[in-house]
Amino acid sequence: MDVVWMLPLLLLFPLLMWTSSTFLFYFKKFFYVAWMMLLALLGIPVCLLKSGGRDVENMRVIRAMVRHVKYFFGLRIEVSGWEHLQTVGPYVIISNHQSSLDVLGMMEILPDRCTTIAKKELVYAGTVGLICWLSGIVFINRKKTSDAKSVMADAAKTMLDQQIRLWVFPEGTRNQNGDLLPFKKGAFHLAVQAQVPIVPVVFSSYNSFYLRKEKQFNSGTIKLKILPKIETKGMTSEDVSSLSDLSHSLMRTAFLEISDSVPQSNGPLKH
Ligand SMILES: CCCCCCCC/C=C\CCCCCCCC(=O)SCCNC(=O)CCNC(=O)[C@H](O)C(C)(C)COP(=O)(O)OP(=O)(O)OC[C@H]1O[C@@H](n2cnc3c(N)ncnc32)[C@H](O)[C@@H]1OP(=O)(O)O
Ligand SMILES: CCCCCCCCCCCCCC(=O)OC[C@@H](O)COP(=O)(O)O
Repeated sequence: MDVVWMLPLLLLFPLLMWTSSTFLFYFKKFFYVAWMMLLALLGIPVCLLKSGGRDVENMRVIRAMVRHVKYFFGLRIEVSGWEHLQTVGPYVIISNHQSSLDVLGMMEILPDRCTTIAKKELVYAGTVGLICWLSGIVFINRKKTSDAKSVMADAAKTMLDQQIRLWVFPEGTRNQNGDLLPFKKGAFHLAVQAQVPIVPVVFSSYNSFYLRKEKQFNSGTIKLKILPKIETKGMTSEDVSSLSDLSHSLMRTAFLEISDSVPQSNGPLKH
């Protein structure tokens, strides 16, 4: 082909790339990870200066540093039910888990002295892993249930001794199927062992702005609904299953109610 014809094509190419939504999808995801890594790098010395090591108080640093990130992606976060977090002392927060973007909503409402339970692989995520460790995040090995259970039993004690709140994702993994996965039991054993209330938090479906398979990442709104706490005083391990079922049904109802545009392909099966 003549070189003269190639020139406009060459000029057009970056423009096409820029406007292509697939390109934007990857670019935004890359930017998200890179920016979080950079924030963590800046946050680590702040944490070390403030508390000298691993301490749940470092969560304040993450919370303060992450709040602006939503603006880069044009995400609005609408919170309802604030009053349900106004509970004195320790409690277990449970929420659905769709993507690493959940961190944005989480930092919007994270109460004081609240850390989280995460898969142990996260500790290897460079600066992000280090700041998570510094903030008292409890790491569990999901492949070894017995280890995970004993780590969580220790966490139940630490919660009471140090007046700590814990955020758990009871689905146990990320999920964007337009519904909630069945819940794992750990969060409920934890709450019952510590005899503390459970505060369910529901993130609306991201399918209206973020589609992993279709490589779409647009601006949009995340609704966060904080539900009334569920008391566990007097409950024993016998009650764990019914507690889990109750939480699941309350959260599923709230999820479907606040998620307005779940595409059919990803939504619950319709016959
Ligand atoms: C400066 C700025 C810098 C920016 C940087 C940003 C930093 C960001 C900061 C901060 C945000 C961090 C965000 C992190 C997000 C990460 C999220 C994740 O990683 S999600 C994956 C890990 N989470 C979980 O997996 C949930 C907890 N999992 C559980 O609770 C499970 O139950 C688990 C692992 C304990 C066991 O899972 P099983 O797959 O074996 O399944 P099961 O059915 O639950 O348990 C099997 C049997 O064991 C019993 N069991 C479970 N736990 C028990 C317990 N504690 N005590 C006694 N029995 C227990 C159960 O009752 C069940 O027995 P029966 O079937 O009922 O007879
Ligand atoms: C080299 C890796 C760099 C990672 C940088 C990540 C920057 C964003 C910080 C968000 C941390 C949130 C982590 C997260 O959301 O982990 C996913 C797990 O919950 C569930 O994982 P899986 O679907 O079960 O594998």
